[in-house]
Amino acid sequence: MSAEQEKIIRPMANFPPSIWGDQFLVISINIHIICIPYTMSAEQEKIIRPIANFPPCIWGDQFLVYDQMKQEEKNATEQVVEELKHEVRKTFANLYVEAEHANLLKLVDSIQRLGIGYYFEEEIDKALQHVYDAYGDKWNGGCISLWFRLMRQKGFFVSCDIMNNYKDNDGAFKEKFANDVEEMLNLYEATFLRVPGEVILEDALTFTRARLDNMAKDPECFNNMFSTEIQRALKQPIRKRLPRLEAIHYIPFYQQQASHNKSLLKLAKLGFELLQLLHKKELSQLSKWWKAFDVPKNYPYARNRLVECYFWAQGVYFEPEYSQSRIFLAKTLAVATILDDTYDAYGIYEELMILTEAIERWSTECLDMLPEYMKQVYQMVLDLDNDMEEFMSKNGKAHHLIYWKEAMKEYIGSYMAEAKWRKEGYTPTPEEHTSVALISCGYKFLLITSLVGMGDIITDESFKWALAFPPLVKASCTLCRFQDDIVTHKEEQERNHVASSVECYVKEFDFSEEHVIDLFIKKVESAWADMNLESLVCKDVPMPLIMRVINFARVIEVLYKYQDNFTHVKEELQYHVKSLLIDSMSK
Ligand SMILES: CC(C)=CCC/C(C)=C/CC/C(C)=C/COP(=O)(O)OP(=O)(O)O
Repeated sequence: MSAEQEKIIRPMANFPPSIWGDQFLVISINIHIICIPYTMSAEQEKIIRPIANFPPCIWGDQFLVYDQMKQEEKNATEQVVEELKHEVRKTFANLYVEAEHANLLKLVDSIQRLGIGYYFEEEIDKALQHVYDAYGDKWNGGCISLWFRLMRQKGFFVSCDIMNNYKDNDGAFKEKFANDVEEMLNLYEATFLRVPGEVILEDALTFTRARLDNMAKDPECFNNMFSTEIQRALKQPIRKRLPRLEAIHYIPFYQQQASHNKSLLKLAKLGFELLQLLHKKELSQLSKWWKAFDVPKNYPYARNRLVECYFWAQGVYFEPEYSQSRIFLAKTLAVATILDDTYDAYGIYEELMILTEAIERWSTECLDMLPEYMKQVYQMVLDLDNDMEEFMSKNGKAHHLIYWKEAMKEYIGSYMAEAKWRKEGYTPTPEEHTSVALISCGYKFLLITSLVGMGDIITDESFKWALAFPPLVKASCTLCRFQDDIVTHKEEQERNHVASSVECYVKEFDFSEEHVIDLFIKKVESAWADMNLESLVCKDVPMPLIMRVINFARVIEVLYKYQDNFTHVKEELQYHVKSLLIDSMSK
C-alpha cells in the first residue's frame, strides 16, 4: 500500500541512491583472503578456529618402499596356485551327490573364510544354486545354520522357519544343542543374517549369546580351540568381519583342525601372500602421491591418515580386479579427511562458503578466489577427477565421473550446512540433523566413489540408483553416522563443533546421554537388519555392488565399534595393518 493510500505523510528526503552497486560483494571476499594469509596464527588474525589437535600419523615413510618378490619366484608361486586351484575344483565336483551336500556347504564356507572365495566365484555360485534348486526352503541335509547363513549371504531369501528345528514342543531352544559348541556358534552366526521382524532369530541370538558367553568364561573351555573362536565371535560375528582380516585368523584355526584340506590351506596361504604383494605395491604408489602434498606442513590441523584410508579402501574390496578403484577410493578418503577437518576443525564460515562455492563450480578458475591454505586441497579434489578420468576413458566410461562429482557436491553441501549450524550455535532437531548428517557421514558419496572403475557390472543405472538414496544405501549411512557419533561426540563437543546426533536427541527428548547411546546402538543393529533385507530383495542390484555396501559397514565395525580407531590409531588397528601389509603369512 502506498503512503498516499495510507494517508500518511512521510518525511521523505529523496537522498541519492548508492553509487557502488554490488562491486564490494566480490572485493570484500578478496580483502578477506588477503587479510588471512595461511601463515598467520589464529591469535594474530583474531579468529578462533575450532582446532582439534589430532595425533600425527604414526607410520612415517615405511610404506614408500616395499620388498618385492623376484619375478621367477612370483611366477613359480603363481604356477603352484593354478595347480592348487585345479585340485580344489575337483573337490567341488565330487560333492554334488546328495549325501555330500553338507560337505559342499562346508567347503564353500572354508573357502570363503580362508579369504579365497574370489578364486572360485563360479564354483561357489554353482554349488549354492544347486543346493537351492534341490531343496528350496526345505533343506534337510544337516548343518541348518550353516546352510541358512551361506544361502542368505549369497542373496537367497530362504525362510527362517527352519530354525524351529532348534526348538522343542514348548517353543524353548533344545538343551541338547546348548552344550554343542560348534552348533551354538553356527546358530549364533546365522542370526546376524536376520531381517527386521524375524523374532525367532532375535531369540536365537539372545539364547546363543548367553550360552557362548558362559562357555567362554568356563575354564575347561580354555584348552578348547573353540575358545578363541567363541571370544572372536562374541566380539564380532562373521557377517560383520572384513574378509581379509577373517582370513588372517581363520587360516591358523583351519590348520588346527584334523580334517583340514591340505591343498586348500596351502592355496589360502600362497593366495594371501600374492595379493599382499599387490596391496603393498598400491600403498607404496599412494604413499608417493601423498608425500608430495606434505600434509604435516601444509595441513597441520588435519588428520594425516593415508595408511588408515588405504585400510578402509582395502576393506571395501581386496580383490586384484579392483586395484584401480581401490586406489581411487583410498585417495578420495584421504582427501575427504582433509576436507572434513577443514570444515570441522579449521575453516571459518566465510572461507568455507568460498570453498563450497568453488567445489560447486568445479573449475581451476576458482583457485584464485580461495584462501591460500585451501588452494592445494581444492586442486587435490580436481586432480582426483582428472587422474581417474584418464583410466576411465580407456574403458569408455569417463562419464561415470559426472555422477561422482554430483555426489561430491552433495556431500560438501552437507558439510556447509553443518558449518552454518555451528556458526549460529544452533542445535537442530533430530529430524533436521539426520537429513544432513546421513549425507555428511560421507558413506553415500564414498559408495558412489567405490563404484567408479569397477568394470562392466557397474552401469549408469547403478550410479542413478545410489544417488537416489535407496534404503540399502540409507541403512549403511545410518549405521555409519550413529556408530561414529556414539564414539566421537564427546571429543568433538570439547571444541567448537556442530551438535552431533547425540546432543540433538538429548536436547529434543530430554533423554540422558546414556539412554541416547543405547537407542543408537539399537539403531545400528536395526540398520544391519535393514541392509540384510535390502541385499535379499534388491534383485536388480548386482551382488558386487551390494557387497561394497556390506563391506563399508564392516569397516565401521572395525574402526568405530568401541572407539574412534581412525583418529586415535592404537594397538588393534596397528596390528591389523601390520598383519595385512607387513607380516608374511608363512611366518
Ligand atoms: C563419519 C564417518 C565415520 C565417515 C566415514 C567416511 C569418511 C568421509 C571418511 C574420511 C575420514 C573421516 C572424515 C572420518 C570421520 O571423521 P569424523 O568422526 O570427524 O566425522 P564427522 O565429522 O562426520 O563426525
